[in-house]
Amino acid sequence: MASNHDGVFVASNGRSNGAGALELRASLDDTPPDVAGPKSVSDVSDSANGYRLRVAYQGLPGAYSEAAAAKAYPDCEAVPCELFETAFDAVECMLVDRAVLPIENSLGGTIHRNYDLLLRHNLHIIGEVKYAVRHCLLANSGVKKENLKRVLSHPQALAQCENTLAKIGVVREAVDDTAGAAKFIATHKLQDAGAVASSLAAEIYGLDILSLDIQDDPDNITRFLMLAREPIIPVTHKPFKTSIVFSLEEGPGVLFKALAVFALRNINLTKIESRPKRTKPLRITDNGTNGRLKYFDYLFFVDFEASMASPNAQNALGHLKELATFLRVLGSYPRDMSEA
Ligand SMILES: O=C(O)C(=O)C[C@]1(C(=O)O)C=C[C@@H](O)C=C1
Repeated sequence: MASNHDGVFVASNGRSNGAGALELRASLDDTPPDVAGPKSVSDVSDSANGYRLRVAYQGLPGAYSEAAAAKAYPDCEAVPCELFETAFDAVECMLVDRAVLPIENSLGGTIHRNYDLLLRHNLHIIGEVKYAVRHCLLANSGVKKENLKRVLSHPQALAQCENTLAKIGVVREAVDDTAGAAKFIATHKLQDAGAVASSLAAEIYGLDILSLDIQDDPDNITRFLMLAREPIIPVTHKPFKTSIVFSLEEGPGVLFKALAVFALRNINLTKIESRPKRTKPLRITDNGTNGRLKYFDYLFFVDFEASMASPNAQNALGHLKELATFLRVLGSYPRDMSEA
């Protein structure tokens, strides 16, 4: 890992391939051994003893992820990273203390890459933060909306402004982050291209704001995860959420039975996401007449509203373990109850 001239962490050999192969095993807690031990719940937002937490985010200054990092850790030093993977690596290599990464958006949906990286790395989810994303259409000074032939931004941001951009009739070009798009059009003094980014990015890169609030719905919220090397100690006197990932055998009703372990205990699920099991994406079975059938194999990521400190949640996961071929707790952490 290296830092470029802008102070942005970049993967040293181009795209790093993460922490190595995934070991699949049925375990309630896949936590790696940790010399420092788990943090208390108060650690979620502190910067104790005057020490400024270093918090990695993906993108350049002016990216929404930087603002989310500042919301999660108000006194932190936010550290820009080129890729999501670089942010994971930076925490693992102890270059930074935390990472704040987007996981889903109310309009654009899931950021799948971060689910895959959560599984590939050994970081723990220690919190979540919701951030209200207000997109602006930016351009160089003097450029008008009717001059725009293309608009650059992060694919999520482009998806969140789909209707507006379709109305303007511009070509959409995906880049790594919103602030990077703003910087690019400013640096190259483009006269026919705009960027979808924050008002802060306009200020930082000296661009004009052609339109404010161009997202397809005024309520546009991105949920970010706070990641650390050690888990926090879950409690029961605060609203907590737990994130898990599991896989199941093939067969009728297996997912129904797996999810029933929560319904039976009146535990509310807030999210379910399935992803291909990239280490072994196909399951091959005999079709009964000497032929072979190939099924896609999946990992299920589930968030539920309970703390791992509660017997109810422990019993549910004990029950799920009987059905799952693999189970890992990704984190048990305070829910963000704010309106964003
Ligand atoms: O490009 C940025 O500014 C980011 O912070 C990334 C990101 C994302 O990955 O979803 C974060 C929030 C918004 O939903 C749009 C983009």
